[in-house]
Amino acid sequence: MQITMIGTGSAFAKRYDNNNALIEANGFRLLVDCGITLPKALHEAGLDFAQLDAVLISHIHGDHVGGLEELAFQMMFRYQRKPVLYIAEELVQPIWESTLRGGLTQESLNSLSDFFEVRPLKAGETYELAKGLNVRLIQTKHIAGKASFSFVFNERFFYSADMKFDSNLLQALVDEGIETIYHDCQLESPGVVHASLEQLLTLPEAIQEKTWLMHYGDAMEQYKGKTGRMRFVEQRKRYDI
Ligand SMILES: O=c1ccn([C@@H]2O[C@@H]3COP(=O)(O)O[C@H]3[C@H]2O)c(=O)[nH]1
Ligand SMILES: [Zn+2]
Ligand SMILES: [Zn+2]
Repeated sequence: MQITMIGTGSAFAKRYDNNNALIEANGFRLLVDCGITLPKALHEAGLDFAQLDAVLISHIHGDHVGGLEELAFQMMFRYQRKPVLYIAEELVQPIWESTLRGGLTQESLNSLSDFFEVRPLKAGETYELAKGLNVRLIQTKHIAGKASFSFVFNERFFYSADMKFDSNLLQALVDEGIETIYHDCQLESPGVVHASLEQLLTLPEAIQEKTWLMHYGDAMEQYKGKTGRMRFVEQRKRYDI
């Protein structure tokens, strides 16, 4: 399994694109989140929407879903193919009613399934997305009243949604065999709706060594060397997981 961050930036970052990822396994390409900057960032990474096999969504914020309208339109009118959309069952209705409906609706095209091959996922269950690529969703805390889902891939790689610091969860995941953690990181404290760097630095060194920081702000370079045993993920660099 390989991962390339199409972007590693926070919602307000301008030096980095939205924190969206491309996961590859045996030739299968999964896009993890599809934010506002994703269509251009994907193009700059040398890819187009037709080369994706599926999209997986963590939660409904613009930096994670703002590019879905273009994806849906391109797939329908340029490529004549319905993209596969993996999404927590709790988000199926909200993503249509609150995010996509206004832009996508026209005459007989008026539901999420008119544009996507929708695959609702239940948190806690493991799904095989492709040969050699399994995912399990964990609902993690981000903002009150807003459901947000982090991902465990192949029972060895944890990819956080936007989430508040949760050391107990991270410890439990490592105890269960998670080898690599990609975690959102707010560089300046307090984190409030994200884990702050200050909070992540309280993790035991054994967890920090497994942890890579993403979803960071424009000041990232100034924090190099100040992240304990944790490292920053670089956007557009391909990592083996
Ligand atoms: O109660 C709130 C709600 C939102 N926000 C900001 O808006 C951003 C939305 O995208 P994000 O989830 O990546 O990050 C969020 C924060 O930067 C906040 O600071 N407090
Ligand atoms: Zn975000
Ligand atoms: Zn968010």
